[in-house]
Amino acid sequence: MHLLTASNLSVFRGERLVLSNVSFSLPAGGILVLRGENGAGKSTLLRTLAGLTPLAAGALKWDNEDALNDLPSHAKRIAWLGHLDAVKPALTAAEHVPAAALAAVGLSAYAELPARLLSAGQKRRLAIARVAASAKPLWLLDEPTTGLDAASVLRFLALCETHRQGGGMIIASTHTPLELSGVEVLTL
Ligand SMILES: Nc1ncnc2c1ncn2[C@@H]1O[C@H](COP(=O)(O)OP(=O)(O)OP(=O)(O)O)[C@@H](O)[C@H]1O
Repeated sequence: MHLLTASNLSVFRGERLVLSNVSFSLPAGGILVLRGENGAGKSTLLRTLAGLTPLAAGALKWDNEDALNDLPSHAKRIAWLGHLDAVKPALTAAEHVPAAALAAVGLSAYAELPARLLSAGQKRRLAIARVAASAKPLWLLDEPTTGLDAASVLRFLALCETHRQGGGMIIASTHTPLELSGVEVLTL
């Protein structure tokens, strides 16, 4: 069972100290929701947790060992969902993920369509399917429900529950509440 611990994280973007003294602890099966106004630093924190933006101070530990001193190993733990959905335009939806993962986001009927022809919400659903199919323990999700219709939000929440029940962890920024039980909220 894994444990992610952040202690007194401080992060600069350019010249500005965007985050200072951010601390949290996330156990296996835990979900942490990042809240805060535009520019509060939610995306910055997610980037930092992924090892994409460096820490100015503080420590990030995975199972009580420094998480960021071996970035290739850290990357293997993480599934990332950013604002730009990481779908490959020329590949079909079916070429991105197994059929069961496509079904879980309601895209079975679009399996043979190149990803470039999917709508914005469908692209996001395909990106969510990739995260769900990744088998990575830590999901880092930047505003995952943006652009999703109501049924797709429910499917996304179901995927989150399945991930958590298997001991997975989720950190997600959002401006809208996620209807999941046992959510920890970190306001930046
Ligand atoms: N590459 C960069 N260089 C300098 N400043 C940056 C850079 N990227 C972001 N910032 C600044 O860092 C601050 C935090 O931005 P961030 O994207 O983390 O906020 P956020 O909470 O995710 O906002 P939103 O709700 O709008 O998505 C903002 O003031 C932004 O202008």
